[in-house]
Amino acid sequence: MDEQLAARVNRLLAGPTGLGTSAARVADALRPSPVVPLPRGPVPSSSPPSPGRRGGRFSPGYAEREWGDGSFPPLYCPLTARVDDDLSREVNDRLVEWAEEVGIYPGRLDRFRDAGFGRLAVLAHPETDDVDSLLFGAKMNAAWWASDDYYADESDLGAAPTELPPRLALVTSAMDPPPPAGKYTDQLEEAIAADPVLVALRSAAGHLRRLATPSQVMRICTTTSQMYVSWAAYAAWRHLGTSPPVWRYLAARQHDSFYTSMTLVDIVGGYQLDANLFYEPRVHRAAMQAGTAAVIVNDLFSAEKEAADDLPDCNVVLLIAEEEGCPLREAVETAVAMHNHFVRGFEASQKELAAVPSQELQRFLLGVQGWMAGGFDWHGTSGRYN
Ligand SMILES: CC(C)=CCC/C(C)=C(\C)COP(=O)(O)OP(=O)(O)O
Repeated sequence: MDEQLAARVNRLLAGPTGLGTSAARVADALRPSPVVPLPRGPVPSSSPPSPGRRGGRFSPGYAEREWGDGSFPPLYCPLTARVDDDLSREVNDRLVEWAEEVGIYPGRLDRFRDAGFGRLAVLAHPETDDVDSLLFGAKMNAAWWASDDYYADESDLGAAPTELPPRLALVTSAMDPPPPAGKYTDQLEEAIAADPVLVALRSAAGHLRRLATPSQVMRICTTTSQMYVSWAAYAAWRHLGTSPPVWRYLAARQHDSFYTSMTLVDIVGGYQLDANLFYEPRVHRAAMQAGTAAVIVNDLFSAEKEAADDLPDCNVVLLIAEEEGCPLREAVETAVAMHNHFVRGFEASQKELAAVPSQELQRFLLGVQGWMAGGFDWHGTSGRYN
């Protein structure tokens, strides 16, 4: 952390009477105090606005939103702050060019274009209009999804449960290169260069390093590896042909959620939420609540497609139906209620944290809220699910 930033964090977290330990200062800063409502207009920033950023830093609020064919109970979800089709097209076009360069999805780039990961970035990061930052968000998500398709889910792209763990271990080395080890490093580099998924992840990580601080970079690397532990569990269940109980799947899914994507919020927004605030338990819980809600949206939108697979992926709707012995419709209703519970939990956390005097934290929570909203819109319109 540079000195200025360190001083700022210390000032921010210092209690009025100068408490001794930094843990005590964090606790003090986060002690519940009168709830300050979320700002409805642009949030004044202590850091100067980056050039080319129009803002979008306001909360459009939450609502019950219809989804699918409208026949299921609505999802309680934040409203979307920005829909910009021109910007989405620009980011998506540049993303498809990048995908071609790194070599993912050859012969399937039309489908990749229709998935619209560029549009996802624009919907989910309303704070910025900066094409390069949005492109970074799109690349990182597309690269994660490529690892999901190629290693975990799509057998016609070579996914195989027994190969998944060693492949994921290589991702960690592609994103966070280990110290040189002579000829073994040469061999590692050859393996990375030969796998377009690893090339994509390394390229996205290179873009990350251009935009982010060291602690943000390591946040992304470690969150990626943490997410992959859950993927290894799914692979084992798939290999053994067993279904996990719902509680066990949910516990894995909560660490394999759009929390991962939300860890990009401040980086794409052009600022840093300091690590001690990012990982403060109440902030962490809020981000996990939002990530879990957003990934239940994914399970809801992909349940039908996944039910049709010969070897279905784990999906909360399908697992609830199996465990409860109930019709899919009832399982969907249960998953919707679970989603709404997490969104309301996030909203309560956000209100509680509104009292913390950190511009970056308030921006970040608003960004996470924006991600849930954008993720909802994207799932309803992406060629991947529709
Ligand atoms: C890819 C990514 C951004 C990782 C976060 C975790 C996540 C939400 C997924 C891997 C998506 O899960 P799933 O495999 O169910 O997604 P699809 O339905 O295949 O798109």
